Amino acid sequence: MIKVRELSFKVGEKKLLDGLSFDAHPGELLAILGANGAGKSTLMKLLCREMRPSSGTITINDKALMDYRLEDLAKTRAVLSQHNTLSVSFQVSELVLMGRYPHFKQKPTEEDFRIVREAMEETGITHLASRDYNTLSGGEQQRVQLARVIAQIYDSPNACLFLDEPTNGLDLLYQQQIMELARKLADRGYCVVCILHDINFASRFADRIMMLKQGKKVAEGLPIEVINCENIHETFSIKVKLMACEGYNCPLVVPATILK
Ligand SMILES: Nc1ncnc2c1ncn2[C@@H]1O[C@H](COP(=O)(O)OP(=O)(O)OP(=O)(O)O)[C@@H](O)[C@H]1O
Repeated sequence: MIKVRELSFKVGEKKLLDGLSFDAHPGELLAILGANGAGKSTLMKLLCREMRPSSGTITINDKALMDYRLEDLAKTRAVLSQHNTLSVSFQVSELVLMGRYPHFKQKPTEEDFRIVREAMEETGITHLASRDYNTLSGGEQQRVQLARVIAQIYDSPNACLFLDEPTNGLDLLYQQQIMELARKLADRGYCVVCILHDINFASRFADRIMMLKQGKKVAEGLPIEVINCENIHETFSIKVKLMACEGYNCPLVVPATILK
């Protein structure tokens, strides 16, 4: 479980995050929504310990994030970041095996190879195993990276998974596949925190949504509680209409002008 309390991050006098508090639970997918510049990536970098907060605390499974040894942290949280281009070429299976680096000493064990195979199967990339990562399409690369992070926390049932805009640049099918995988990982018991730009994907796949504006929380709760015209206007400065859609437990959001 992740507990964030009064988290702030300043650069000079500018507050990128301002007194943010929230929890994320095992078995839950928490989506973070916000306009460009709202502070989402800053939050992600603090959660990953890529940066130190100016003030406030983050605990994962009741231990302060700053108190983790690096090798334990690598088994406690995995990160799918936005920019995954590689300057050197790697075979897909080698890249997925990198997820196991925190787990083995000198050589991967049979168990590590088994986990790599299962992670590749789960993300539908087994047929790409011997391909050069740099020759894959964006959507294929994203699934390879997801296989790597799945392999990293495969045998750590209390782990957290941080996904920074995992659907960025993907076509509709790949977006759907990535979100279904994220959902599956939450259902398996991982605590999944996911930055998204698509409100409809967030309400469809997330258990809870937190909306940010200028480093502060606008709203937090179940999709059905927080996805409304007021919160979306406050967060994104855009008027929207909500449309009921059969089979969805939350209305779809469309920009109001399109419906004129
Ligand atoms: N090192 C820095 N120095 C000054 N300002 C910064 C720094 N890093 C980020 N910012 C600013 O802080 C704000 C929040 O940035 P952040 O990347 O967290 O936003 P975001 O919500 O992830 O945006 P996007 O949706 O565009 O990715 C932005 O206005 C950004 O320009």
